[in-house]
Amino acid sequence: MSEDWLLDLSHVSVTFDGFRAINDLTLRLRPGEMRAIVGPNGAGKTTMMDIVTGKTRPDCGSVRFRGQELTRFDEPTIARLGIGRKFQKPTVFEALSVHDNLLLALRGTRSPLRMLFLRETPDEGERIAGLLGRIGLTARERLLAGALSHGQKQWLEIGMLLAQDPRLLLVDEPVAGMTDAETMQTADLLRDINTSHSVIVVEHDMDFVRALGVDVTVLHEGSVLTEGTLDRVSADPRVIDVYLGR
Ligand SMILES: Nc1ncnc2c1ncn2[C@@H]1O[C@H](COP(=O)(O)OP(=O)(O)OP(=O)(O)O)[C@@H](O)[C@H]1O
Repeated sequence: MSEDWLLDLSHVSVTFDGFRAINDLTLRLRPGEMRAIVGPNGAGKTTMMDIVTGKTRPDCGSVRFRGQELTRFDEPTIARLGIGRKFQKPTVFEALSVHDNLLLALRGTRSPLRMLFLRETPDEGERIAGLLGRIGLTARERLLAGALSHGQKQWLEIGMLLAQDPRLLLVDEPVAGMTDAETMQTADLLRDINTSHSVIVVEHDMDFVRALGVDVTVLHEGSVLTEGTLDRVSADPRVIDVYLGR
C-alpha cells in the first residue's frame, strides 16, 4: 500500500520539448531510509528531484509523500509538508556569521535585515548550538560565512536545512569540489542526519557513496536501471555498459 512508503513515485513521466527526461519512473523510499541516486549525466536525477519538490510538474504519474499526492501542490506547500532540498551550490549569506545564517534558517526567513532586530530566544540559542555541533562548525560560529571553506559552506547549508527540520532531505551532489577529507566528513554528517531524518542524496562520487553504506538506485534515461547495494549494482553488466557509454 502506498501509505507504507515515505515517498512513492509511481509511473512518472516528463517531457521537455519532445524529449522524455523522466520515463515511467517508479521509485520508493521507506520511512527513515537514506538512498543514494547515481546515474550518468542526463539520466534524470535533477529532474526527479525537481518533480518531488514541485519545481517541475510531471505529465503523468503520481508522487506521494506520506500518502499525500504532491503533484497538485506548489513548491512552498511541498516544503511545508516536510521536504527540504539542498542544491549543489551553497547559497549561504556570505556577509553574515555562521550563527546568524542558522538563526535566519530557524526563523524560516529570507529577510536578514528584519531578523537582525529581533532578540534571540534561549530556545533558539540552544537549537543553534545543537546544529553547530552536528555540522562541526561550533568553533566557527562567529566567523562570516564568506570566510568558510567550500566544504564548510556546504555543511552550513545542510545545517540551515536541518534548522527547518524536514522529514525528508534531498541533497544534490554535496561533495562536488570537496577535498577527500571533507568528503568523508560529509558522509559521516549525512549518516548522523539519517538517524533522525530520511535522505535522498544524488552524487557522482563513488567513494562517498560507498562511505554512506546505503542502497543505491541507478537512473538511466529517466527510469530506474537497477537498485541494491553498491557492490551489487556496480557488478551489474547493464550499469557498467551505461557508465562506459557502450
Ligand atoms: N528544463 C529543461 N528543458 C529541456 N530539457 C531539459 C530540462 N531539464 C532537463 N532537461 C534534459 O533532461 C535530461 C535529464 O536532465 P537532468 O538534469 O535531470 O539529468 P541529471 O541526471 O541530473 O544529469 P547530471 O548528472 O548531468 O546533473 C537531460 O537530457 C537534460 O538536458
